Amino acid sequence: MSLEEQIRQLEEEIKNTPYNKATEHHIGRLKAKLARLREEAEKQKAKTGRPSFSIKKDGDATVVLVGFPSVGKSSLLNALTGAKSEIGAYDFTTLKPVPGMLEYNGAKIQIIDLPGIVEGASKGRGKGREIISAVRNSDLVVIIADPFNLESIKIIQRELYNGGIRLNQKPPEVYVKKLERGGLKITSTVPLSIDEQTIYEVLREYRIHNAEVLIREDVTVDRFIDAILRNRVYIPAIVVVNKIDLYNPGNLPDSVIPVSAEKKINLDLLAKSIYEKLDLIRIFLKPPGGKADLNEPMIIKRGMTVGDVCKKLHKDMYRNFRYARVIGKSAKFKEQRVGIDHVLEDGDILTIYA
Ligand SMILES: Nc1nc2c(ncn2[C@@H]2O[C@H](COP(=O)(O)OP(=O)(O)OP(=O)(O)O)[C@@H](O)[C@H]2O)c(=O)[nH]1
Ligand SMILES: [K+]
Ligand SMILES: [Mg+2]
Repeated sequence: MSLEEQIRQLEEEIKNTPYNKATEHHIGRLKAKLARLREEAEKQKAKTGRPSFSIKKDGDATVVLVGFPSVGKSSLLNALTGAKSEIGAYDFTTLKPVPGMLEYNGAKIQIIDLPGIVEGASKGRGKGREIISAVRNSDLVVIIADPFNLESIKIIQRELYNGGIRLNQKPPEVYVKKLERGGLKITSTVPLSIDEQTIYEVLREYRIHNAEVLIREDVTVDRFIDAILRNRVYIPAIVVVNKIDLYNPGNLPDSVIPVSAEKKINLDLLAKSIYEKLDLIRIFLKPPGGKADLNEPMIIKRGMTVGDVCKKLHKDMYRNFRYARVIGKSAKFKEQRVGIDHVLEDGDILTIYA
């Protein structure tokens, strides 16, 4: 049986097995096997030369526009950034990625217009593979639908999910330390809904027979499998409905942003939402003995450390780092001396001694 056939058979079996306590571990095993076979299939295809767009990352963060053909991705890119991506009243006008730059609150946000995605993208339909790899490398996904096909939102989410992309999810708090011997030792800090046998079945599927497994959240089987597999990415996402000048479906969930690229409706709101969802912060650099330039913030992602800033500035800065001083929210007192792993906060003034 070919890999593809095995995958299809497993998908069928999972669909047809009723879910209850008695079948839980069996389903867990099937799902783990399915994930493993999908990964294998991906690897085989990669050998034949995995196609990928060449996109040069630029600016403080990279955002991709993902939507079915002709929902207005290129129109939105142009309206937000002044880029000149081709717009057409026919599908697949855009054939390769087109970048633009949105400036917001001192941040330079690269926005990439992608070709239209289609159902089956995760299996390679259309330019699915290239699109998914571009999404995997982004900091934020903007899913765009038009008001006449809101169903496309779910389809896109599913395709990206099958491409190993987890939108608006935190990585599972599951830590696996493989060992040479000693069997499996499973500890959890919270009560678990899945039973221990399911955990064993999944680990067995991945041939993990000796390990310490620490579980710090009430994981589902799917998230447990995600934790075992290494190729998952966790990326924030927002959903946009374009062309509301033609038809405004109303009743959209609060999280969906209705816009019109053509009539320039809600574009400010969209820019603000992109900026906020990226969770960027501003820090100010002060040379030793000098003054901070409060007009020139450096934009970094929340959670970044002094070391990350050094790397952004210069390779040598990181290598020759001695210590830093911080004024601001992340400092316990003014000009606190900190090390390379110190996490910065919005508005911090940083002096690096190298
Ligand atoms: N009425 C209206 N039409 C729009 C709006 N945005 C885009 N369009 C039209 O929708 C059509 C498709 O726009 P594009 O920007 O090419 O869409 P796309 O998603 O980039 O399309 P592909 O690259 O082919 O996937 C064009 O005819 C646009 O003029 C809008 O807000 N309102
Ligand atoms: K188009
Ligand atoms: Mg386009």
